[in-house]
Amino acid sequence: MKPIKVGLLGIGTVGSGTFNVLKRNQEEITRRAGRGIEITMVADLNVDRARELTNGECEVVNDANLVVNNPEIDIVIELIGGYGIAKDLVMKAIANGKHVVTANKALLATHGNEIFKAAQDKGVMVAFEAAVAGGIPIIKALREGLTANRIQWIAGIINGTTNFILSEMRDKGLDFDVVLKEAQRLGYAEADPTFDIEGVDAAHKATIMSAIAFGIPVQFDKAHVEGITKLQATDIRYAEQLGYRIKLLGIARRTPNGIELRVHPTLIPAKRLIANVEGAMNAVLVQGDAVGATLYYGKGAGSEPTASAVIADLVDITRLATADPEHRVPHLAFQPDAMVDTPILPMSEITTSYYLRMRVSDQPGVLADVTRILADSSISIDAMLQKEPDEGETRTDIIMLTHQTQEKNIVSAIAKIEALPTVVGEVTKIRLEQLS
Ligand SMILES: NC(=O)C1=CN([C@@H]2O[C@H](COP(=O)(O)OP(=O)(O)OC[C@H]3O[C@@H](n4cnc5c(N)ncnc54)[C@H](O)[C@@H]3O)[C@@H](O)[C@H]2O)C=CC1
Ligand SMILES: N[C@@H](CC=O)C(=O)O
Ligand code: NA
Repeated sequence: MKPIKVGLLGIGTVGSGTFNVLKRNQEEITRRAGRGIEITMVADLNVDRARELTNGECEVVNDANLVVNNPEIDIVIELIGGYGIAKDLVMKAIANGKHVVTANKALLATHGNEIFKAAQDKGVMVAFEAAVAGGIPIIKALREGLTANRIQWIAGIINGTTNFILSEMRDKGLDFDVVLKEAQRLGYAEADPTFDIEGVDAAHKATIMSAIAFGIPVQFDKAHVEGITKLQATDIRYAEQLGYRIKLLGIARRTPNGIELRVHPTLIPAKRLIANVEGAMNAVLVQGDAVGATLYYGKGAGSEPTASAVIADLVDITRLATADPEHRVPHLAFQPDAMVDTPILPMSEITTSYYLRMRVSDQPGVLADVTRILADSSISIDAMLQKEPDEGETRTDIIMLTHQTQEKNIVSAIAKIEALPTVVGEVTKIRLEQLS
């Protein structure tokens, strides 16, 4: 059988990894796919660099339209990123009857419904394993391996840059900016690193996973997005003293009232495996009703780890290209006519536990006032840490861990606590998950 022809859009970090791994492991990949997979055309604005990387082995152009409009190309790999030109090119490739592989979670989390519908109508596949947790085959696991299960919740460390920053800050006491620069140098960070540090990238990935896990449309606009920029070293230290680590988690949870979809710094017990995921590594914990908890761990970013997922998609498409479109695995795991419209809950309706830190005047009655406010809101305290004031200081920190309550309860209790004359400034609130 003749090799399947692939056009690559964007030969940057992931594109170059894809080109190199496909070449290096060509023989084994062909044996697995059943036919050769050849990148015959590459488009990149930086044509000179693209020529250097491809070393005369394929045609290089600077206009990506030449690839998506080329009738010889069977599969288009989109590795440009962003929602502008990338969306245009993906839609054109689909309209031209080409299968698409993309690592672009930003694009799928915001325009996935339109893209999957167009692909469904045209009978082509859009594969996106690299878009969530890079090299970890989490899409495959959720869509196929766990298909017997009613998924209850997913909690993941799904942004390598922020996990790298949190780990380096904790272990080496390095400054935020220094570590971010290193993550950029290593190719983990997005073109715009605010997407990483403000939690947007993790929310894109959590959004995609929520759609696959619960059979709902992708709804990035309903996700709660909070990054690590406001996190203070003090809280990382106090959390450790209480037996917890702070991680940026992407959470998708089914509840009787709707779905929680949220990204925020989270305390998790230090004894959990996922709490010990360090550096740029990713991990996704999935709770299914039949299987129980399963954990997927590996590199979520970087050139070749991400290429590993891109090529897995290429092999899948190559194997299934001749199959009847009705018999392929649905893009979002559920058949398109079997999707449901379970609502995504507003943050005020989510239920979790909390870490609270407050600065108080060291005088009798303060603690009683705070605990009374929490009790009046039916919030019970699980653990508490009260620091001795430093020499000559009249103020000190109180740290409390609460049992589960609704977010709206804690928000109103915090407002009352902040109004106490003995409480100085704002109360710091970080959500806490037991993950059991
Ligand atoms: N870097 C990583 O570890 C991971 C990246 N991703 C995703 O993979 C995609 C690619 O990311 P990277 O390789 O890191 O980006 P990159 O910035 O290294 O590469 C993008 C390439 O596209 C080229 N390009 C930009 N505009 C173009 C246009 N209009 N036409 C043709 N070429 C154009 C650039 O010259 C560059 O070579 C993004 O969607 C990103 O979110 C996903 C998982 C991991
Ligand atoms: N910027 C992302 C790259 C992979 O998706 C990350 O840091 O995880
Ligand atoms: Na993946």
